[in-house]
Amino acid sequence: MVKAAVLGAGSWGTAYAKVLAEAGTDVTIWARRDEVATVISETHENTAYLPGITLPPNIDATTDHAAALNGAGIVVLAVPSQSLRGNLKQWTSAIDKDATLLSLAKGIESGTLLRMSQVIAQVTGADLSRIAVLSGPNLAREIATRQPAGTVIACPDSARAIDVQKACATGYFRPYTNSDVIGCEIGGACKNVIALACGMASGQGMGENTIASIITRGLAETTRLGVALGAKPATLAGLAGVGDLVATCSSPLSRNRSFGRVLGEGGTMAAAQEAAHGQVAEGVKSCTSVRALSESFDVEMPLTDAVHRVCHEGLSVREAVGHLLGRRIKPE
Ligand SMILES: NC(=O)C1=CN([C@@H]2O[C@H](COP(=O)(O)OP(=O)(O)OC[C@H]3O[C@@H](n4cnc5c(N)ncnc54)[C@H](OP(=O)(O)O)[C@@H]3O)[C@@H](O)[C@H]2O)C=CC1
Ligand SMILES: O=C(CO)COP(=O)(O)O
Repeated sequence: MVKAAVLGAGSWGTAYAKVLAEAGTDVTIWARRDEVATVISETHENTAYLPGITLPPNIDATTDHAAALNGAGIVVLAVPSQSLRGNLKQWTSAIDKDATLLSLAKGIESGTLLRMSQVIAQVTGADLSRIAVLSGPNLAREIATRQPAGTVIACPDSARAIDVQKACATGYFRPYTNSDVIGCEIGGACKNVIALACGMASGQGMGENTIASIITRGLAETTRLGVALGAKPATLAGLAGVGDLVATCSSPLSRNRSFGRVLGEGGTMAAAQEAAHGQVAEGVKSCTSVRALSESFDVEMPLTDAVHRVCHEGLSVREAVGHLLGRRIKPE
């Protein structure tokens, strides 16, 4: 029986640990704060991130990363994208040399513009065949309450993808394997930015036509970038593309959409950050790195550019809408 370590005790790390445990995999969660590890171990609940959700008895928690990693054949990386590099530097020596490294993070690293699998390979020295990505329409609280959903596990080594698939398949969680790591990572990073745009539009009082237009044009620009980087268009038309985009852009549970909504209602970045209650809205940083990546590949991403300018250059949401609708008209 494979054992898993889930490094990161936030909402998705905890919900995915619950999926693994309910699929029969023993899990140890690493939390960076003592109080989080203690409350999970003693009460079987992560009161900070998933209050009211009871965790199965085969989940344990610790702040000792070496203890969490001891004997783990699947190492789940469930921290925010921008801290992953720093965290991995501390964890690498304790990771088993044959373990599969599974990234849950959806973002592009600031500065380096690397995808998470590239960061993992660079820091740990692991061959890309050992690095897998899980991405799909997986809002943590819905999964934690066993609402049915699909997901994608992408890995260049299909045997490892199948191992992870088996370790987390349950009656409500249906993982599909895929070999297109780039497509899954680009889909996951870009949908957060597009969800910010949808939140801004909804905060401005705009309706479903606007949201559908943003989702559809957001998919178009995400696919352009993905294909330029080597992704398969079919991946972006699947669960890790359209699926996640629709879920995140439509749900009030999405932190990115909620963050954008505060801005759309006229709130400041500080107010939006406060409303996020300390949880990560990855698109706020990734809009800048995705935009830079698109520029280096000469790919037009007008929605991403607009989100970056609202979040980081002081453009108002209304001005951003004006810019977008004032663009040259052209064929679809
Ligand atoms: N939530 C969701 O529905 C989904 C999230 N994801 C992705 O999963 C990744 C993790 O997200 P999620 O669990 O939701 O995030 P949360 O904001 O809920 O939790 C973040 C976790 O990472 C820890 N953390 C934050 N900063 C650092 C740091 N510098 N070093 C170490 N640990 C840190 C936090 O610890 P502490 O409590 O001590 O601050 C917390 O345990 C993100 O990339 C997100 O996009 C993917 C699918 C679904
Ligand atoms: O990735 C997610 C759902 O698949 C979660 O989205 P948020 O980070 O916007 O909450």
